[in-house]
Amino acid sequence: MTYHAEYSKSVETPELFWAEKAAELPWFKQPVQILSKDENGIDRWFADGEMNTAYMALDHHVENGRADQAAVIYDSPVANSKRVITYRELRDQVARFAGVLKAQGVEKGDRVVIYMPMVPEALVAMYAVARLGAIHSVVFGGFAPHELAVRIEDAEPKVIVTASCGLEVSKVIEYKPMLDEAIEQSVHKPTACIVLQRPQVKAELIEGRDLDWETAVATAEPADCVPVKGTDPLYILYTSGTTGKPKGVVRDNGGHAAALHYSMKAIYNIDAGDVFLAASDVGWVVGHSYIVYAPLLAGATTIVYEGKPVRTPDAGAFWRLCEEYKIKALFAAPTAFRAIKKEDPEGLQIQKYDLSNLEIIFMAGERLDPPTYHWTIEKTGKPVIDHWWQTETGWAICGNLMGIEAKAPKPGSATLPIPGFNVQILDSEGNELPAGEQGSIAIKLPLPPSCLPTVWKNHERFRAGYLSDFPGYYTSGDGGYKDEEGYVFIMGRTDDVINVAGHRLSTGEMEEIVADHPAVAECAVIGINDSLKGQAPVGLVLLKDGVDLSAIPGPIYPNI
Ligand SMILES: CCC(=O)SCCNC(=O)CCNC(=O)[C@H](O)C(C)(C)COP(=O)(O)OP(=O)(O)OC[C@H]1O[C@@H](n2cnc3c(N)ncnc32)[C@H](O)[C@@H]1OP(=O)(O)O
Repeated sequence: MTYHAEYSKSVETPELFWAEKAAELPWFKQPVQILSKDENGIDRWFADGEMNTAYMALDHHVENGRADQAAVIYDSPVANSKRVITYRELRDQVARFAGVLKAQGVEKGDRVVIYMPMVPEALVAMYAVARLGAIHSVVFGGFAPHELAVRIEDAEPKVIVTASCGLEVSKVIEYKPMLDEAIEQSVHKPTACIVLQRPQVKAELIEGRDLDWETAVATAEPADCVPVKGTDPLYILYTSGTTGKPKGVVRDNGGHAAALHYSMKAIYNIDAGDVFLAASDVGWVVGHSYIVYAPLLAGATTIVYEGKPVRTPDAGAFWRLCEEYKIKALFAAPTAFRAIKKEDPEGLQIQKYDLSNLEIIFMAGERLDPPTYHWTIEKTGKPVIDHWWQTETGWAICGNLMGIEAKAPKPGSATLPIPGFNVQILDSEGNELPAGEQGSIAIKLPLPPSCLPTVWKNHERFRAGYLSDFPGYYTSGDGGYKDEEGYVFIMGRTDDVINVAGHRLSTGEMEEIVADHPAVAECAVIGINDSLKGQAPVGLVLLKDGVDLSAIPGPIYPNI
């Protein structure tokens, strides 16, 4: 199969293409309706299929010969801990935790917020929610109480799952006080909070509301998988938009499973039994798709790494993992490799480890700058594959199909559109531009499986933000061009979103927070170039008349 044949089939006969991909998954009832319209007129995949994502990723493999294979390898230099969890063990832990949630009244369609560090229990909680046909909303552990409160208020969870703390390089971050403050700030209150007590910190539990994870699991009845429709939501993941309020990207079950399962082989060349490391966080879409779901849908082994590329303990962290677990493919944001390059410019750490199992390094999350691209190839001797995607799509829009036909990469390009994505460059009038001309990057409808069908509780925001600029197209918010061979070059955002260390941040949201300060009359937040993090946010502030800075508590820096 060539890239061209695969891609052409996907855009010329999308229903046939995706019916074949979906048929590779263990549905309870195979979908007959492959592509249809929902009540909002949005294209939906596999509406009449019945399935359960946790069943497809766990039970199915246990029943088909993978029970004793490692599903998850947890490696935490910060907790000084390592654990291997087989598919059978993970399935059993998930079923039990689903029983805990069920006992708290969680049913199909209910929301559960998960605010956890990079521990295997975060995956257990996500799969347990999926097992019940409920909807999880994972909030990145680095978010402060206000950001968490905004998300709790929007998702309205019945239950919140958290841990007593997260472990950073040189500090322990107590999660529970931040959760308590967020619940205090939110108008919506959950009926219960389940707290994983980690040995480093014992959280105070609030009687009548908080449950201890271990105690609750000890007496729980395992819960079965609840069948859901292909179009039922699996999760909500909030992402920064151009306004202060984050958008709740909705992901369905069926399209997500079909696209992610396909991507593991087609894009990453990962087969069942292989080991895959996505060095990100469960709070980001990379974590959802390529730490939690895709590797297990494919029957592979996923690494849950609670550490950093550097300082845990040194710039050899990734290479140590690759040797120790025989990792076949490594995926991280360019900022991680810039951090490694800064601390180990000669690549001396790389030479200390046996990287013979590592075949490919993938990067995404922000622009891959050519110096980092060339350095990584030169020092590791491995192919480096850039690819471009978004929280909204859940998987790559442009990339290089390493499991189908590897194309020669071009520095600065995310290579070619992934099958299913009809990528076009449009001018301001919506006309398709020829090769070499820069414009808005748009995707001709229908979007392939896994892409968002709406914004949680705000369909108008979805329609206005993504579908109204160019009728018949999804607007990505990124600008760029294609060359004569169809290679796509992403040049940056066309809106007020900046990218800091692979984290998509809204300047509008930051402006709201700065403007809240009693001394501030007006402010603007912009992104400036940063050699390590790509961009850094800088706030320009106009103070109110008569403000006496010395009388104001808090971090104000008058010289900046
Ligand atoms: C393709 C679709 C997408 O774009 S999805 C998004 C892809 N992005 C990513 O995967 C993120 C990539 N970036 C990273 O993994 C990190 O930035 C790396 C490179 C590892 C560096 O991490 P770090 O040194 O922590 O810097 P940072 O700028 O990320 O962190 C800023 C401050 O936040 C803190 N933090 C971080 N994680 C947590 C956490 N889970 N819980 C609590 N706090 C956290 C960090 O400690 C850091 O704090 P401080 O500023 O040092 O006080």
